[in-house]
Amino acid sequence: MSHSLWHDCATRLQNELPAQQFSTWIRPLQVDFERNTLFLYAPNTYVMDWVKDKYLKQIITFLRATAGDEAPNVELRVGGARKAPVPAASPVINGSSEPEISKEPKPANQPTARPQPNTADRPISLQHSNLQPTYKFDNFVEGRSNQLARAAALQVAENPGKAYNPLFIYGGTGLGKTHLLHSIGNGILANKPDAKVFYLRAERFVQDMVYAMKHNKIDSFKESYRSVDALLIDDVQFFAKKDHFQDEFFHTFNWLLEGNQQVILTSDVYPKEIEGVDERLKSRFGWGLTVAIEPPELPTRVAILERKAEERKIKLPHEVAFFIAKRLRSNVRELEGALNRVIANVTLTGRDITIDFVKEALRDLIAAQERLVTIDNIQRTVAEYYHIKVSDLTSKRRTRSVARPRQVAMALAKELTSHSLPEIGDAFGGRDHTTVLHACRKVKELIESDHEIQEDYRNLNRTLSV
Ligand SMILES: Nc1ncnc2c1ncn2[C@@H]1O[C@H](COP(=O)(O)OP(=O)(O)OP(=O)(O)O)[C@@H](O)[C@H]1O
Repeated sequence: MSHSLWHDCATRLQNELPAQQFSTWIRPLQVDFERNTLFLYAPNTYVMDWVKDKYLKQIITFLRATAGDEAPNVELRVGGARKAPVPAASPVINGSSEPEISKEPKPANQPTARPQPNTADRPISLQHSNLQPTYKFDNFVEGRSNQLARAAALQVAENPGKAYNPLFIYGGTGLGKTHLLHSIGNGILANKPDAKVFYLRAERFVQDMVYAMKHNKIDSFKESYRSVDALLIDDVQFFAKKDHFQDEFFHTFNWLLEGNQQVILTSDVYPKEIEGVDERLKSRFGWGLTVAIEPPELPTRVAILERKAEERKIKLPHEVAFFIAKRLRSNVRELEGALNRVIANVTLTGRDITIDFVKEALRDLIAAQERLVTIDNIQRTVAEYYHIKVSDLTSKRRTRSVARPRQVAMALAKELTSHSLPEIGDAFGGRDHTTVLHACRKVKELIESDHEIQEDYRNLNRTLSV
């Protein structure tokens, strides 16, 4: 029995489940085989129970379909494959269609004599929450790409310390991670105005620590960070290769989790894929719930534009919003920038917002997007086309559903950009240039022999070159 059996099963699940469900519940599972049993290790009890409740039947069916009578028994456990089990950090989810939070407090796993932080002397930085009041759930447009992240964020805002702890939100730049993070903070404060909620970027944690060390105030640094009810840390990928700071953060993080104080983290990559961050810290990132925010699909991009225009009291005709959303695909920040430009032009000229007007106002932006086919753009387009995630293209996964699109994307990058083979390899998760060369040859060969790939390649090429 081999791991490839699980790979096949996971691939089928990936094909059948919405991307967010797959990355939230199936992707974090680690596997191990022993005799005739497949052990699936979940990062915590509620992921385990959720998988058991929602997907176990399907998993067994898929395993039987592939291995017949040889199909292994399946056992779900909490922990890591062939590693010391990771203790459960949060309460169990019950079996309704959306994750619900048990109202039971977390089993006490706190040290018996937990010294109370000295909050009187707090010279470092936690005097203010740093929250941006305009980032709220109310003005966060929901779409397929961010639905689960938003739902989890809402639960945490309503049950801080009791729902998912930590909550880890990851996704590319300008997709709304910071917006959601502040929304949680604002949500917690709306329910409990005296809660100590603190938002900061990981970089700031490091700066504070440097300051504290310099001024001999490390104890008060620790105390202030440990006294919060909710710590919201943006961009934790910044901790990469900063071992000393990681160490301190690790202790602060544990302290908070043990005290049922809420921790919410964001990063631009899946936690396990953050390079240069200690394994034990990465594993702890996954104790709660990890959710992805994907680039918004066309209808969400349209809805975001319409919503932002409405907030600015600007009448943006639907077909114009559609035109902009179709032309500018990369992220929400870019869409907002384009809308601001349109609004500025309208204010200056007093003209109506029509497609022609927008074409003119955004001419350079649209031209740049059309001319400049970047590897990033190719990866996003290919991922969208094959209904996989961009991170799959750069990951080490080799299942066919991911490997073939990756090869297609590499071949497109070779054809449509002037990047060298090693540069393309780098952009696809640090792969060797020979892998890229092999992908280009393979795709060329398939275009001649496989009608479907031929059509895929042509469609993608057309989309990217428009
Ligand atoms: N779903 C959404 N609805 C409304 N506005 C959104 C949405 N997603 C993103 N935005 C807006 O897009 C802009 C960029 O979002 P944000 O700063 O949260 O991105 P990010 O993922 O944190 O990016 P980075 O990784 O670069 O920090 C913000 O102004 C935010 O309000």
